[in-house]
Amino acid sequence: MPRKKTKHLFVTATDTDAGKTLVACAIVNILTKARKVAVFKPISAGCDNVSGQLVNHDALQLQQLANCNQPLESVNPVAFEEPIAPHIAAQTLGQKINAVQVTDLFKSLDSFAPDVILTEGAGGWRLPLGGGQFLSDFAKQTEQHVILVVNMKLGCLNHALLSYEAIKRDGLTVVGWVANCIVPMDYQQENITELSQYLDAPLLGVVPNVENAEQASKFLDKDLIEQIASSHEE
Ligand SMILES: Nc1ncnc2c1ncn2[C@@H]1O[C@H](COP(=O)(O)OP(=O)(O)OP(=O)(O)O)[C@@H](O)[C@H]1O
Ligand SMILES: C[C@H](N)[C@H](N)CCCCCC(=O)O
Ligand SMILES: [Mg+2]
Repeated sequence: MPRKKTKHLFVTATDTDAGKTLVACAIVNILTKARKVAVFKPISAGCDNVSGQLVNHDALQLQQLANCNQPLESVNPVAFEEPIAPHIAAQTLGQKINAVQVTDLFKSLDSFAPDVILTEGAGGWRLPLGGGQFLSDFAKQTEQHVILVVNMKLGCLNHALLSYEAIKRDGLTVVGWVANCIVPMDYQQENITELSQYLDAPLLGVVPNVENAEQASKFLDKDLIEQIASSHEE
């Protein structure tokens, strides 16, 4: 019997606070209807200290929506309390993060036998890990299919195009992008049209200001997302 290959989806964005968690949760919400979905927030910075355990809100939301019964430490193995650049948080504690370590942690998720592993990045595409490494190195090592969330605001054209170029230069494919409209923007549609011309990837949805991920999922193209997540047989 040919083995089904686990699909690796990586949600990145034009910046921090751009809507990665909201969109990632919306995608998990769609995919868990027919698939086993594991989630991964490899590195977080900005956590609550709950009786000594660092609890990251993004990881918690993803864990609650996924369907592989993962403990929180497997969703978010590297956590820092302060909401700052993670490698700087690591430095203040005399710790180091590297891409191979993140890749090894990712590989351990195979024990949950998922159809899809959805990873939420931290910050934007070129998040430094320290020592000249980046979270994008992990994405390369694990052959991720990238979903780019664009926070629709003035300045997003440059941010989106630079992110897209960097992902492509890293040899990875942007399998789709999402226009996330957190706040009103003048000429929003014109900006979306402009981006559609440059980004050679399907627009998975235009998400307006919503209350939660379930609402957001109603604005995503479910068929396209199912198609992206479909595993090819080896
Ligand atoms: N479409 C939207 N409508 C309303 N609020 C939104 C929308 N998208 C994101 N938000 C809110 O904006 C904030 C930032 O979004 P989110 O946490 O998803 O960003 P992020 O890219 O995951 O950030 P981080 O880099 O910290 O992981 C959150 O409070 C979220 O609820
Ligand atoms: C604290 C924040 N919400 C994220 N968890 C970390 C964002 C790091 C951004 C680093 C940078 O690119 O400058
Ligand atoms: Mg997030």
